Amino acid sequence: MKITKDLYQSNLVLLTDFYQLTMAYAYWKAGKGEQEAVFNLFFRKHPFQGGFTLAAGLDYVVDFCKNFKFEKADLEYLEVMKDQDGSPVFEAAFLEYLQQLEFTCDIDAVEEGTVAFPNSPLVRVRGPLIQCQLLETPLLNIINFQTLIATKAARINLAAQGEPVLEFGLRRAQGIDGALAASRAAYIGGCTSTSNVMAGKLFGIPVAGTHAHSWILSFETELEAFEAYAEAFPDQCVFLVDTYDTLNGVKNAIKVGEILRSKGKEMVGIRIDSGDLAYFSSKARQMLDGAGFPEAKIVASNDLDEHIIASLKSQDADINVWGVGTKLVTAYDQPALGAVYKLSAIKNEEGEWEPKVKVSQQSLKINIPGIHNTKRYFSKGKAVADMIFLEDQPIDTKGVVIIDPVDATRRKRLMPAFYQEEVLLKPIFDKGKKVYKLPTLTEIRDRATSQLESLDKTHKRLVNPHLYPVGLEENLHHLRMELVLKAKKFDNGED
Ligand SMILES: Nc1ncnc2c1ncn2[C@@H]1O[C@H](COP(=O)(O)OP(=O)(O)OP(=O)(O)O)[C@@H](O)[C@H]1O
Ligand SMILES: O=P(O)(O)OC[C@H]1O[C@H](OP(=O)(O)OP(=O)(O)O)[C@H](O)[C@@H]1O
Ligand SMILES: O=C(O)c1cccnc1
Repeated sequence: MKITKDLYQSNLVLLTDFYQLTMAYAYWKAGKGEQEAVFNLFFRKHPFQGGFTLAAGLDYVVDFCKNFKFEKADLEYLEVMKDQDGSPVFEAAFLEYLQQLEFTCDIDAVEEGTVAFPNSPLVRVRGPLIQCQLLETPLLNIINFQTLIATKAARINLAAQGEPVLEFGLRRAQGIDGALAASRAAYIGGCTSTSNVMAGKLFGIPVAGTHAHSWILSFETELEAFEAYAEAFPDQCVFLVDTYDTLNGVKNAIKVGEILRSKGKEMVGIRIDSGDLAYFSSKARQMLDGAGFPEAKIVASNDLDEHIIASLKSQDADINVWGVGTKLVTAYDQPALGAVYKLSAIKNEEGEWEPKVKVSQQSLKINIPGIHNTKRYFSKGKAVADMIFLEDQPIDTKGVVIIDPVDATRRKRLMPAFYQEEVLLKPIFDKGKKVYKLPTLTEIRDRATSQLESLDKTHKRLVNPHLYPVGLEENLHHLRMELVLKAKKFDNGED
C-alpha cells in the first residue's frame, strides 16, 4: 500500500470529483479545452473564529502537479464508464486527448508557513481550462486540510506560550493519510514532535513520547513498572503517574528518580493524564521540588486544546509540556476550512483577458475578478495590512487606498513608500515546469514562527481577535463593482 508522501508522489490524476471530468469532456467538445483561464484558491473566513490562518500543503500540491498524467489504467477505467442508458460517458477521441495531456499550467502560491487572510489567493492556477478544472478538487483537498491543522496547531502553540507541544493524534485521526498529513501540518504550526513514527520517517519530524497505562497495569505495582521502565530507558523516563492515585504516583516517580540519580541518571519528568490538571500539576510540582527534582518536567495530556491550555495557564498550572492529540489532528471544533476555487479571468478569442465575477446575494461570496496578487506591507517587521491588486495595473507608490471586499465603507489609506513589502504569491510552476525550490519542513516551520511573530498579538487572540486589514486596491475594487453591476443588470433582463 502506498501512503501519503509516496501516495502524493504517484499518479493521482483521478483523485477528483466526477463533475470535473464531465466538465473537461464538455469543454473539449465545445472546443474550449485549451482556452486559457485563471482560477484562485482562497478561503472566506478564518477557522476556529480566529484572527489568522497558517497556509500549508503546497509541498503536496507540487507533487500532485508533477505527477499529473493520465496513465493507461486511468484511461481504461474511464473508457468503461457508462451513463444511465448504457452508453460510454466519454468518447474515445477525448480519452486520446487525455492521454496526450501534459501539465502546462502556471501556478503561483503563498508559501507554506505564511500567515494568510480571507479572500486573498493561497494558490493561483493559470492554464488551459481543462487542466485548471481538473485541479480544483485535489488542490482543495490538500490545502484545506493541512492549512486547517497548521492553524489549529499554531493556536495551540500560542496558548502554550512557547512550551513544547507534543502531537499525540495518530489514534484518533481521520484515517491514515489524515494522521500523516496532520502530523506534518502540526509540526509546521509549531508542535515540537509527533508520536507517529511513520510521520517521523516520512517527513523527518522528531518523534517523542512517554508510556501508556497498559505498561503500569502489566506489573503488580506501579513502583515496579516505573523501575522497569527506568531500567530500559534510564535517560528518557517520563513516568505516567495517574493510573491509580496521582499523588501516590508522583511519590513513586520520586522514589525511582532517586534510584536513577544514585546511578548518575536523571528522570526527565512525569505525565498526568486525568483529573484536575491545575490542581495535580501544582501538587506534583511541590512534591518534586521538595524532593530535590526542580528540573523534572510535568507533562499534561487529556483532551487538551488551545482553550483548555489557556485556561490552565490562567490557573497557574505547573505544566511544562503539553501532549495534544484528538482535538488537534481532527480540528475538533471546526473540521473543515472551506476554501474554494473560483474562476476569475478567461482569455477571449481576441486573446484578451476578461475578468469574471460570480455574483451572489451575499457580498461575502462575490469573488475577486482578474489576475490578482497580494502585497503585504510591513512596518518595523510587523505586518500592517494586505492589499489585493491587479497584476497588470501600476500601483501608486505615493498613496493607495485599500477597500474591504465585504464592506466598501471600510477603507484604509497607505503610503507604500513608508513600508517594506512582500508579494505573497510566488511562482511555483511556469508553463508546467517547476521553478520553485521546495523548502525543507524545518524551513517551513521557521517561516511559520517568524510570520506569526510579524503579526500583532491582537490578531492572535484566541477569542474575538482584532480584524487584520485586507483590502482591494482601488482599481480592483472599481473593476469588481463594475462587473457586479453589469451582471446584475443582465440578471434583471436589462442590457
Ligand atoms: N483545571 C482544569 N481546568 C480546565 N480544564 C481542565 C482542568 N483539568 C482538566 N481539564 C480538562 O477537563 C477535561 C476533563 O475531562 P474528563 O472529566 O473526561 O477527564 P477525567 O476526569 O480525567 O476523566 P478520564 O479519566 O476519563 O480522562 C479534559 O479535557 C481536561 O483536559
Ligand atoms: O487526549 P488526546 O489529546 O487525544 O491525547 C492523546 C491521549 O491518548 C492517550 O490515551 P487514550 O485517550 O487512548 O486513553 P485514556 O483517555 O483512557 O487515557 C493519552 O493518554 C492521551 O490522553
Ligand atoms: O507517548 C505518549 O505519551 C502518547 C502517545 C500517544 C497518545 N498518547 C500519549
